[in-house]
Amino acid sequence: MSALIEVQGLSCGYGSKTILKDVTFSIERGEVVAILGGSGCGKSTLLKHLIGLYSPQAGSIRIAGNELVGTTGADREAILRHFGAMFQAGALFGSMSVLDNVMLPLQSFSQLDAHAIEIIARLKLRLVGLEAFADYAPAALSGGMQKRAAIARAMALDPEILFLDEPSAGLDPLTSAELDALIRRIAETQHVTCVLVSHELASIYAIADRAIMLDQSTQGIIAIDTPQALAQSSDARVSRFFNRGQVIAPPDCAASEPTHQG
Ligand SMILES: Nc1ncnc2c1ncn2[C@@H]1O[C@H](COP(=O)(O)OP(=O)(O)OP(=O)(O)O)[C@@H](O)[C@H]1O
Repeated sequence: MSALIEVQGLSCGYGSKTILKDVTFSIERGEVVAILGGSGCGKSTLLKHLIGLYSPQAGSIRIAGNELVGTTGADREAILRHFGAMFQAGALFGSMSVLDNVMLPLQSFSQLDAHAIEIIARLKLRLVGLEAFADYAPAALSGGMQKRAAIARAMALDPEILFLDEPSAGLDPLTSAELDALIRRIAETQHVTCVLVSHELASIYAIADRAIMLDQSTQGIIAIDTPQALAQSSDARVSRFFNRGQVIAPPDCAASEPTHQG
């Protein structure tokens, strides 16, 4: 069976500016995959292209075997219906209750009646532990609760793939760990494939089955593997990311580098 997400020869950027060149990878059904890399390397750019917000400069993105690039109209809508997304900037609508926020995608994209929509939205809030906060305004919730409500909204239409852009940004470590556990639980219990951008090592270890590491200077992927394997990588750029604060010299450079011990 083919992978759920197949990206081949993807080049993308903005206008004539290329951010990522000739990127190829695939993600299997049920995987949780983190996109990593230094600031400005193109993590969000990749995510936005995967969900069809922008058209790539070249290459192919196949979702469940269906080509997204260049597909328009009803065929494109059908592919996009596989997706749920939570973006950092894609905050909840402040003028609506938490429940109304979660009902919105169902009202916009399903044919269900109002009663069914409310039942489903409340179930999604229960999934993220917020059933008691349905009538609250988003601003009355903590940062972590707002993220959970945004995940409930992203899950409203039972997507096959959940895209999350830095879900734990701005959260304290404890709240961040709770959100990680929730994302992992949703992926497992709801059988959702998850693609997320993250900087946080603790989150990456807690959530990701595999990680894709991007690099600004090469404008592409420098490693794809389990987080545990990447942490042991002999590539200095990868091991530096996973062993922050300690500069790990790659084995072939170690002999020629001055040592600063003691
Ligand atoms: N809408 C846009 N128009 C033009 N350039 C953009 C746009 N969005 C991002 N860029 C540029 O693309 C490059 C990659 O940005 P992107 O946000 O994808 O990086 P990132 O790896 O997600 O960074 P960070 O970790 O800092 O969020 C940056 O140089 C950024 O300035």
